[in-house]
Amino acid sequence: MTNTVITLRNLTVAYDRHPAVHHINGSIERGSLTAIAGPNGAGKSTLLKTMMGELRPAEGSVEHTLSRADFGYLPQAADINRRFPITVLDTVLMGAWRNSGAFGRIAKADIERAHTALQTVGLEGFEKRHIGALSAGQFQRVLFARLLLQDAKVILLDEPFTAIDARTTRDLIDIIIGWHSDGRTVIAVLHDFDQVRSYFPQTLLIARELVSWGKTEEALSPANLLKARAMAERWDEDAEVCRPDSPLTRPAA
Ligand SMILES: Nc1ncnc2c1ncn2[C@@H]1O[C@H](COP(=O)(O)OP(=O)(O)OP(=O)(O)O)[C@@H](O)[C@H]1O
Repeated sequence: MTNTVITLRNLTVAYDRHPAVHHINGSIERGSLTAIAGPNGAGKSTLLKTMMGELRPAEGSVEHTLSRADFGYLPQAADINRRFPITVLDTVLMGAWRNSGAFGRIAKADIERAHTALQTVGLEGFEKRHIGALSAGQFQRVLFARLLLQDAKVILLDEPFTAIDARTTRDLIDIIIGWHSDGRTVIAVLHDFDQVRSYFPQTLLIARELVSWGKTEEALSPANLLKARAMAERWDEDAEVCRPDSPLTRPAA
Protein backbone atom coordinates (compact mmCIF):
# COMPACT_ATOMS: atom_id res chain seq x y z
CA MET A 1 0.00 0.00 0.00
CA THR A 2 1.42 3.37 -1.01
CA ASN A 3 2.10 5.76 1.80
CA THR A 4 1.35 8.85 -0.24
CA VAL A 5 -2.10 10.38 -0.64
CA ILE A 6 -1.34 13.35 -2.92
CA THR A 7 1.62 13.80 -5.25
CA LEU A 8 2.32 17.09 -7.05
CA ARG A 9 4.42 16.83 -10.19
CA ASN A 10 5.73 20.02 -11.70
CA LEU A 11 2.40 21.63 -10.78
CA THR A 12 1.58 25.04 -12.24
CA VAL A 13 -1.85 26.63 -11.73
CA ALA A 14 -2.90 29.78 -13.57
CA TYR A 15 -5.77 32.24 -13.74
CA ASP A 16 -6.20 33.75 -17.20
CA ARG A 17 -2.70 32.61 -18.14
CA HIS A 18 -1.14 34.32 -15.09
CA PRO A 19 0.40 31.54 -12.99
CA ALA A 20 -0.47 31.74 -9.29
CA VAL A 21 1.57 28.65 -8.40
CA HIS A 22 4.64 27.49 -10.31
CA HIS A 23 6.32 24.11 -10.79
CA ILE A 24 5.63 22.52 -7.41
CA ASN A 25 6.93 19.02 -6.74
CA GLY A 26 6.38 16.93 -3.62
CA SER A 27 3.97 14.67 -1.83
CA ILE A 28 1.65 14.47 1.16
CA GLU A 29 2.16 11.37 3.26
CA ARG A 30 -0.77 9.36 4.58
CA GLY A 31 -1.57 10.36 8.16
CA SER A 32 0.50 13.57 8.04
CA LEU A 33 -0.55 16.93 9.49
CA THR A 34 0.68 19.66 7.15
CA ALA A 35 0.35 23.44 7.19
CA ILE A 36 0.50 25.44 3.97
CA ALA A 37 2.02 28.81 4.87
CA GLY A 38 3.27 31.85 2.98
CA PRO A 39 2.66 35.56 2.39
CA ASN A 40 -0.68 36.98 1.18
CA GLY A 41 -1.20 36.10 -2.45
CA ALA A 42 1.42 33.31 -2.31
CA GLY A 43 -0.96 30.80 -3.91
CA LYS A 44 -1.88 28.85 -0.76
CA SER A 45 -5.64 28.66 -1.44
CA THR A 46 -5.00 28.02 -5.13
CA LEU A 47 -2.74 25.11 -4.23
CA LEU A 48 -5.28 23.67 -1.76
CA LYS A 49 -8.13 23.94 -4.28
CA THR A 50 -5.98 22.20 -6.87
CA MET A 51 -5.12 19.42 -4.40
CA MET A 52 -8.87 19.05 -3.83
CA GLY A 53 -9.56 18.87 -7.57
CA GLU A 54 -11.49 22.17 -7.72
CA LEU A 55 -8.95 23.73 -10.08
CA ARG A 56 -7.10 22.03 -12.88
CA PRO A 57 -3.38 22.39 -13.43
CA ALA A 58 -2.16 24.51 -16.33
CA GLU A 59 0.91 22.29 -16.35
CA GLY A 60 2.01 19.22 -14.43
CA SER A 61 -0.33 17.06 -12.38
CA VAL A 62 -1.90 16.23 -9.02
CA GLU A 63 -2.11 12.51 -8.36
CA HIS A 64 -4.42 11.03 -5.72
CA THR A 65 -4.22 7.52 -4.33
CA LEU A 66 -7.71 7.81 -2.81
CA SER A 67 -11.05 8.64 -4.40
CA ARG A 68 -12.62 12.09 -4.27
CA ALA A 69 -15.21 10.80 -1.79
CA ASP A 70 -12.37 10.28 0.70
CA PHE A 71 -11.64 14.02 0.71
CA GLY A 72 -13.29 16.56 2.99
CA TYR A 73 -12.85 20.27 2.25
CA LEU A 74 -13.45 23.39 4.32
CA PRO A 75 -13.47 26.45 2.03
CA GLN A 76 -12.53 29.93 3.21
CA ALA A 77 -15.42 31.49 5.13
CA ALA A 78 -15.62 34.29 2.54
CA ASP A 79 -16.43 31.73 -0.17
CA ILE A 80 -19.56 30.44 1.58
CA ASN A 81 -23.01 31.92 1.10
CA ARG A 82 -24.68 31.95 4.50
CA ARG A 83 -27.92 33.43 3.23
CA PHE A 84 -28.95 30.04 1.93
CA PRO A 85 -32.07 29.07 3.97
CA ILE A 86 -30.85 25.98 5.77
CA THR A 87 -30.69 24.94 9.40
CA VAL A 88 -27.62 23.96 11.39
CA LEU A 89 -28.72 20.30 11.53
CA ASP A 90 -29.31 20.09 7.77
CA THR A 91 -25.93 21.73 7.11
CA VAL A 92 -24.20 19.11 9.25
CA LEU A 93 -26.20 16.33 7.58
CA MET A 94 -24.76 17.38 4.24
CA GLY A 95 -21.63 15.62 5.52
CA ALA A 96 -23.53 12.31 5.28
CA TRP A 97 -24.22 12.54 1.54
CA ARG A 98 -21.91 9.62 0.92
CA ASN A 99 -24.34 7.41 2.86
CA SER A 100 -27.60 8.99 1.71
CA GLY A 101 -26.78 10.18 -1.84
CA ALA A 102 -27.61 13.72 -2.89
CA PHE A 103 -31.41 13.19 -2.81
CA GLY A 104 -31.66 10.05 -0.71
CA ARG A 105 -33.35 9.48 2.64
CA ILE A 106 -31.24 10.37 5.60
CA ALA A 107 -30.71 7.42 7.91
CA LYS A 108 -31.67 7.72 11.57
CA ALA A 109 -28.11 6.75 12.45
CA ASP A 110 -26.80 9.76 10.50
CA ILE A 111 -29.16 12.10 12.34
CA GLU A 112 -27.85 10.71 15.63
CA ARG A 113 -24.27 11.14 14.41
CA ALA A 114 -25.09 14.75 13.42
CA HIS A 115 -26.35 15.45 16.96
CA THR A 116 -23.20 13.89 18.40
CA ALA A 117 -21.02 15.97 16.05
CA LEU A 118 -22.84 19.13 17.18
CA GLN A 119 -22.22 18.18 20.80
CA THR A 120 -18.54 17.63 20.01
CA VAL A 121 -18.20 21.14 18.60
CA GLY A 122 -20.15 22.64 21.52
CA LEU A 123 -23.35 23.48 19.60
CA GLU A 124 -25.91 21.25 21.25
CA GLY A 125 -29.30 23.00 21.07
CA PHE A 126 -28.48 24.93 17.87
CA GLU A 127 -29.94 22.26 15.55
CA LYS A 128 -32.92 24.29 14.30
CA ARG A 129 -31.11 27.63 14.09
CA HIS A 130 -30.73 29.12 10.59
CA ILE A 131 -27.03 29.27 9.56
CA GLY A 132 -27.42 32.97 8.75
CA ALA A 133 -28.17 33.59 12.43
CA LEU A 134 -24.85 32.27 13.75
CA SER A 135 -21.68 34.10 14.68
CA ALA A 136 -18.58 33.46 12.53
CA GLY A 137 -17.14 31.18 15.20
CA GLN A 138 -20.39 29.23 15.63
CA PHE A 139 -20.66 28.77 11.88
CA GLN A 140 -17.09 27.49 11.72
CA ARG A 141 -17.99 24.97 14.45
CA VAL A 142 -20.94 23.83 12.27
CA LEU A 143 -18.61 23.28 9.33
CA PHE A 144 -16.27 21.23 11.53
CA ALA A 145 -19.29 19.17 12.68
CA ARG A 146 -20.11 18.53 9.02
CA LEU A 147 -16.54 17.33 8.46
CA LEU A 148 -16.84 15.07 11.53
CA LEU A 149 -19.93 13.50 9.99
CA GLN A 150 -18.27 13.13 6.63
CA ASP A 151 -15.60 10.94 8.19
CA ALA A 152 -13.14 11.75 5.37
CA LYS A 153 -9.67 10.21 5.21
CA VAL A 154 -8.06 13.40 3.90
CA ILE A 155 -9.20 16.77 5.26
CA LEU A 156 -8.26 20.06 3.60
CA LEU A 157 -8.92 23.27 5.54
CA ASP A 158 -8.59 26.76 4.06
CA GLU A 159 -7.79 29.28 6.80
CA PRO A 160 -9.98 27.58 9.41
CA PHE A 161 -9.26 30.11 12.17
CA THR A 162 -9.68 33.43 10.38
CA ALA A 163 -11.96 35.74 12.42
CA ILE A 164 -12.36 33.04 15.08
CA ASP A 165 -11.76 33.78 18.77
CA ALA A 166 -9.05 32.07 20.84
CA ARG A 167 -11.39 29.66 22.61
CA THR A 168 -13.07 28.45 19.41
CA THR A 169 -9.67 28.16 17.74
CA ARG A 170 -8.43 26.01 20.62
CA ASP A 171 -11.53 23.75 20.39
CA LEU A 172 -11.14 23.35 16.62
CA ILE A 173 -7.40 22.65 16.97
CA ASP A 174 -8.33 19.83 19.37
CA ILE A 175 -10.56 18.36 16.66
CA ILE A 176 -7.71 18.58 14.14
CA ILE A 177 -5.35 16.89 16.60
CA GLY A 178 -8.00 14.17 17.07
CA TRP A 179 -8.19 13.61 13.30
CA HIS A 180 -4.41 13.32 13.17
CA SER A 181 -4.39 10.80 16.06
CA ASP A 182 -7.03 8.74 14.18
CA GLY A 183 -4.54 8.44 11.29
CA ARG A 184 -6.32 10.88 8.97
CA THR A 185 -4.35 13.17 6.68
CA VAL A 186 -4.90 16.88 7.39
CA ILE A 187 -3.70 19.83 5.31
CA ALA A 188 -4.50 23.38 6.43
CA VAL A 189 -3.75 26.81 4.99
CA LEU A 190 -2.71 28.96 7.96
CA HIS A 191 -1.42 32.48 8.54
CA ASP A 192 -0.38 32.22 12.15
CA PHE A 193 3.17 30.85 12.34
CA ASP A 194 2.85 30.26 16.11
CA GLN A 195 -0.09 27.92 15.45
CA VAL A 196 1.86 26.20 12.69
CA ARG A 197 4.90 25.69 14.92
CA SER A 198 2.80 24.50 17.87
CA TYR A 199 0.53 21.99 16.16
CA PHE A 200 1.68 21.12 12.63
CA PRO A 201 4.68 18.77 12.32
CA GLN A 202 5.00 19.37 8.53
CA THR A 203 4.94 22.66 6.62
CA LEU A 204 4.85 23.59 2.96
CA LEU A 205 6.09 27.19 2.63
CA ILE A 206 5.09 28.75 -0.65
CA ALA A 207 5.65 32.10 -2.35
CA ARG A 208 4.12 31.20 -5.72
CA GLU A 209 7.09 28.81 -6.02
CA LEU A 210 7.97 26.28 -3.39
CA VAL A 211 10.27 27.75 -0.75
CA SER A 212 10.50 24.71 1.55
CA TRP A 213 8.54 21.58 2.42
CA GLY A 214 9.32 19.29 5.33
CA LYS A 215 9.59 19.35 9.11
CA THR A 216 8.09 22.60 10.33
CA GLU A 217 11.14 23.80 12.25
CA GLU A 218 13.33 23.50 9.14
CA ALA A 219 10.68 24.66 6.67
CA LEU A 220 10.09 27.84 8.69
CA SER A 221 13.75 28.60 9.37
CA PRO A 222 14.64 32.33 9.40
CA ALA A 223 16.44 31.89 6.07
CA ASN A 224 13.38 30.32 4.42
CA LEU A 225 11.06 33.02 5.79
CA LEU A 226 13.38 35.72 4.45
CA LYS A 227 13.47 33.99 1.08
CA ALA A 228 9.65 33.85 0.96
CA ARG A 229 9.42 37.55 1.80
CA ALA A 230 11.98 38.47 -0.85
CA MET A 231 10.13 36.39 -3.45
CA ALA A 232 6.84 38.11 -2.54
CA GLU A 233 8.42 41.53 -3.07
CA ARG A 234 9.43 40.54 -6.61
CA TRP A 235 5.96 39.41 -7.76
CA ASP A 236 4.59 41.04 -10.83
CA GLU A 237 0.82 40.47 -10.81
CA ASP A 238 0.60 41.03 -14.55
CA ALA A 239 3.54 38.89 -15.56
CA GLU A 240 2.59 36.96 -18.67
CA VAL A 241 4.41 33.72 -18.18
CA CYS A 242 2.26 31.17 -19.96
CA ARG A 243 2.23 30.97 -23.72
CA PRO A 244 -1.16 31.71 -25.34
CA ASP A 245 -1.39 28.08 -26.43
CA SER A 246 -0.88 26.75 -22.87
CA PRO A 247 -3.86 25.08 -21.26
CA LEU A 248 -5.60 27.50 -18.92
CA THR A 249 -6.79 26.80 -15.44
CA ARG A 250 -10.50 26.18 -15.45
CA PRO A 251 -12.93 24.86 -12.86
CA ALA A 252 -12.95 21.08 -12.75
CA ALA A 253 -15.94 19.42 -14.41
N1 LIG B 1 -10.40 33.36 -9.09
C1 LIG B 1 -9.28 34.05 -9.34
N2 LIG B 1 -9.13 34.72 -10.51
C2 LIG B 1 -8.00 35.39 -10.80
N3 LIG B 1 -6.93 35.47 -9.95
C3 LIG B 1 -7.04 34.82 -8.78
C4 LIG B 1 -8.21 34.09 -8.41
N4 LIG B 1 -8.00 33.57 -7.18
C5 LIG B 1 -6.77 33.95 -6.80
N5 LIG B 1 -6.19 34.70 -7.75
C6 LIG B 1 -4.85 35.30 -7.70
O1 LIG B 1 -3.90 34.24 -7.53
C7 LIG B 1 -2.88 34.63 -6.62
C8 LIG B 1 -2.84 33.64 -5.47
O2 LIG B 1 -4.06 33.75 -4.75
P1 LIG B 1 -4.41 32.78 -3.53
O3 LIG B 1 -5.76 33.18 -3.03
O4 LIG B 1 -4.19 31.39 -3.92
O5 LIG B 1 -3.28 33.22 -2.48
P2 LIG B 1 -3.20 32.98 -0.91
O6 LIG B 1 -1.78 32.65 -0.62
O7 LIG B 1 -4.22 31.99 -0.48
O8 LIG B 1 -3.54 34.43 -0.39
P3 LIG B 1 -4.12 35.00 1.01
O9 LIG B 1 -3.09 34.68 2.06
O10 LIG B 1 -4.20 36.48 0.77
O11 LIG B 1 -5.45 34.34 1.26
C9 LIG B 1 -3.20 36.05 -6.19
O12 LIG B 1 -2.44 36.96 -6.99
C10 LIG B 1 -4.68 36.19 -6.49
O13 LIG B 1 -5.02 37.53 -6.82
